Amino acid sequence: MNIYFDENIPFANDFFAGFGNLKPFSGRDVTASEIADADVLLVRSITRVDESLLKENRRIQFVGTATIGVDHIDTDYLLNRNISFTSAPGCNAVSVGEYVISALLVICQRLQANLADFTVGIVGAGNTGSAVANKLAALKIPFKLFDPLLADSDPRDFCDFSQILECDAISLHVPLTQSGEHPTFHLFDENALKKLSPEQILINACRGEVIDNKVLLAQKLAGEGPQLVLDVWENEPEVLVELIEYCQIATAHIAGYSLEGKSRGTEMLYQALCQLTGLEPKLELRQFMPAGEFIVRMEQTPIASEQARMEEIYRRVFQVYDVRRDDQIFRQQLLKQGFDSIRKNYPVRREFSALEISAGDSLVPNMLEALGFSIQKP
Ligand SMILES: NC(=O)C1=CN([C@@H]2O[C@H](COP(=O)(O)OP(=O)(O)OC[C@H]3O[C@@H](n4cnc5c(N)ncnc54)[C@H](O)[C@@H]3O)[C@@H](O)[C@H]2O)C=CC1
Ligand SMILES: O=C(O)C(=O)[C@H](O)COP(=O)(O)O
Repeated sequence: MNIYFDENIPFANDFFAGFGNLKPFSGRDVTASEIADADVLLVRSITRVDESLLKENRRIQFVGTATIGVDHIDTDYLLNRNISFTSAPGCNAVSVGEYVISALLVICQRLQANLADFTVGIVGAGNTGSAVANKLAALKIPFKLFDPLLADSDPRDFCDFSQILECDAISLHVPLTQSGEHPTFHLFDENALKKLSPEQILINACRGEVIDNKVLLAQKLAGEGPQLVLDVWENEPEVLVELIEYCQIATAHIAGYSLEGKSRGTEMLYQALCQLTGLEPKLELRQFMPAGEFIVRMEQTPIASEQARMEEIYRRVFQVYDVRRDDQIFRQQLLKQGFDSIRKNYPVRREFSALEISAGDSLVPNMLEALGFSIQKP
């Protein structure tokens, strides 16, 4: 069996060597002839999988993407050719949630605002939107959910779009869709964007095309528009460079790039391939994940004042993930090495759970635990 895989899929050799011949490829440049003899094709979001990529291949049985988003896959084409397909729903949702929390804390610090005074509007209440909501709930930050596709079936409370536009911070977590009753392409178009003020924060960690980037730039050039946190951009990797200087935080589509998040995607593809081939899944991610070297242990003593509590939260969040690191890399490196190269060379980032805190039973450890940190209670 020939297994072609994107060279940026972590632990691919560990998980897939038992299935046959492993052949890495460059996701942006892969061609139809290069994968003409593939039985299995494992991609990331930068490879468009459609007729033009698969036209020379008559034997492929399985396509997997180690990502949540599937907008790069022509699923109808795969279905028509009877090719099995799987994605990795939820694999990096925690990572996206931690990106958003880190970004909100950075902006609050800069604006000398108290996050507890904010209401956050979450657009799309699936895996990543819920991860953000759970972490906000841990910090007791009010939030609203907008998701017209879930509103009738999900027990949570939902608001309408106009209420989202009134929130202090708005965080986008929808798939990129061009059709259907609720398409998300340019959901934030001129009409929506002009309702946002410079006091509001707009965070995009889903797909760049959900916001009309040209309108955003025009707004910014006119001295208008919200404070921006952009992880994703229209037309990646050729992003609208002029927009960067108007962002509070600008990053290279790495919100989901925790080591855990990326690697869970690989593990999910492994499980799907085992199922397809009838193999019993014997491998687990925890066998390959580095553990101890990233774990920090500390003693946590009870903290009395509200301000000291928040300071402790800031300290622990930034200790594990400070989004300013990625913002700095993006601004310094985009023109030198390019968008894809920044992503390919992304430094190791762990999730909050990698920080083990040995703690007494006080409010801060409870909040940290709800945020996702590993708390060892006596
Ligand atoms: N920046 C990054 O690194 C990452 C980006 N993503 C992107 O985020 C997207 C969302 O991921 P998940 O939350 O895991 O997906 P999900 O499928 O679990 O949830 C998406 C939610 O959006 C809702 N939705 C769809 N159209 C909507 C609309 N017009 N208005 C409001 N809600 C709408 C759906 O009903 C669903 O509940 C992915 O499709 C992917 O494109 C995902 C992971 C990492
Ligand atoms: O899972 C998704 O969806 C994402 O957006 C991933 O973070 C994309 O990562 P790449 O596949 O582009 O490496």
